[in-house]
Amino acid sequence: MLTAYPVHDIRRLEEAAIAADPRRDLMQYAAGALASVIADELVEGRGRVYGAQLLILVGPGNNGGDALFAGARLARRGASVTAVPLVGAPHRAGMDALVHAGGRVVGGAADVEADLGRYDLAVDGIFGIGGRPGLPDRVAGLVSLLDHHAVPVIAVDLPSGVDADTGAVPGAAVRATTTVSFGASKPSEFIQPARDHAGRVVRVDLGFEADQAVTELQQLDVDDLAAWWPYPGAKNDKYSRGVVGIDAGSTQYPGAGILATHGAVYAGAGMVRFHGSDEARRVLTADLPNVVYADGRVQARLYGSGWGEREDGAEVIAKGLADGLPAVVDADGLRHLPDGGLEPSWLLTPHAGELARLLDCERSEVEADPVGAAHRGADRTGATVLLKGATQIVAQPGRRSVLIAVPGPAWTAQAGSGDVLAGICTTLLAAGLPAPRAAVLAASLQAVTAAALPGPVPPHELAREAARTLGRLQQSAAPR
Ligand SMILES: NC(=O)C1=CN([C@@H]2O[C@H](COP(=O)(O)OP(=O)(O)OC[C@H]3O[C@@H](n4cnc5c(N)ncnc54)[C@H](O)[C@@H]3O)[C@@H](O)[C@H]2O)[C@@H](O)CC1
Ligand SMILES: Nc1ncnc2c1ncn2[C@@H]1O[C@H](COP(=O)(O)OP(=O)(O)O)[C@@H](O)[C@H]1O
Ligand SMILES: [K+]
Repeated sequence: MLTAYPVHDIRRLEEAAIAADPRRDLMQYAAGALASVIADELVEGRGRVYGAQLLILVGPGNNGGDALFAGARLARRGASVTAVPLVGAPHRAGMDALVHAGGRVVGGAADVEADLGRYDLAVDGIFGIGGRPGLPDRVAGLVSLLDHHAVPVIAVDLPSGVDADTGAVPGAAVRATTTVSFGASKPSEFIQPARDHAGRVVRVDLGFEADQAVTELQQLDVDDLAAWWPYPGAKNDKYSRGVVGIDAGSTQYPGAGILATHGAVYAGAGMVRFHGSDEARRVLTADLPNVVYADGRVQARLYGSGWGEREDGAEVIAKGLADGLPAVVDADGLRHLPDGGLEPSWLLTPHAGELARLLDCERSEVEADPVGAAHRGADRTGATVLLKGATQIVAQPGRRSVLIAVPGPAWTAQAGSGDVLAGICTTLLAAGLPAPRAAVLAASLQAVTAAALPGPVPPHELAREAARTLGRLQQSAAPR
């Protein structure tokens, strides 16, 4: 698991680390680590540091200072280093160090634009965690020329221009080959589209110690998925593994019920009771003869996938709430929620558009701050929220910290994937997992399964493949 913190918390952790050891020069330490990553990439790209052409893009803050001190170290190892101040006054001591080490400082972007292609590597020291999203026009022009000449870029701390806290990229931003991230991961390392701008992320430990007050964004990895999945044990029977009740699909959208049922069965539900349309039932009888149609005890329910216009939607959900069982509410079911008053054991699975509708805001507002929007969704409804999309975020009512699923390929963005995911979520609720864990594991399983398959796979086949993923994960999981 990797944990990211919002910028204001990172600043606090930095201050605490400095207070704990005032003599330690964090900038020199950061610059040393940065220089060694740059050196490694130069050696990999051209065999040696000596004689390399290095361009340092310098902004007005400490981020530029890190880049300049790293440039000085590389100049001392024989690199030809050119620094170009782009915004405001560059870090004074950093400039002196670079010049002292034999580096060259030019006046501005115009002095390097004509022959950008000659640089082996550029270092983005424009803005760090003090940066506002976007880049001034002339800086954006230089950055896009670097892209055009395919000059590899190493970003200092984070790619300049992205929004470190939200992962949004509202304007021009650096696209880095590698990001050297200091002290703690930033949310933009996990959240798309900023995540794609970071490239490979190298973390440099500055000895920060998280305290109670921080907001955490915890991103699962495959090992967490393997370790946390509730595999059945010898004491389990089909009831204790969890019985899923599915009320999904409609005459208009029978496929949604079929897909959700595939998700539930192949994620290992003890039993699935299906209460959807007759069309879906006919298909399921042939495809998944283990599904049952009789009423009876269930441990968790799914409502909403493929309901379309369902007149009794609000009534069905109100009855489910009164039953007190955990439930997943997906897709069209989200239109029929009561105004607040849900339980954290209920899991809502909106995509950005559906969450925007729940929050009475524009989809673009959700996309501008998906973590914030997921929090608002959870707080407003009282339920756990899994916001789907390129980054899958799980928020709980009254808690600032979030879980983020293992990222997967965009091939999964296909009609029907959400129905399968809702079925997987319901299986995990029925197995007794708390809603946040059920949500993050289900989304991660789908992503990890898709990532193992090259190219597009229809959602029902992906559901089948998820069962094989689970088999492999169980083998790899440490015995508990
Ligand atoms: N504080 C510490 O202990 C450490 C800080 N370090 C470095 O310091 C960085 C943070 O430094 P700073 O706080 O100086 O911030 P930055 O270096 O991110 O620069 C912020 C400055 O840029 C200006 N600015 C921001 N966005 C702009 C925009 N879009 N257009 C024009 N001007 C803009 C701001 O007004 C501010 O003056 C970190 O990211 C990291 O690289 C490292 O040296 C490690 C230790
Ligand atoms: N860019 C993306 N990268 C990876 N996964 C994605 C991306 N966009 C969407 N997904 C995933 O695809 C699924 C789509 O769900 P949804 O939009 O509800 O589809 P539907 O309702 O048609 O089944 C979700 O699991 C979502 O997280
Ligand atoms: K930067």
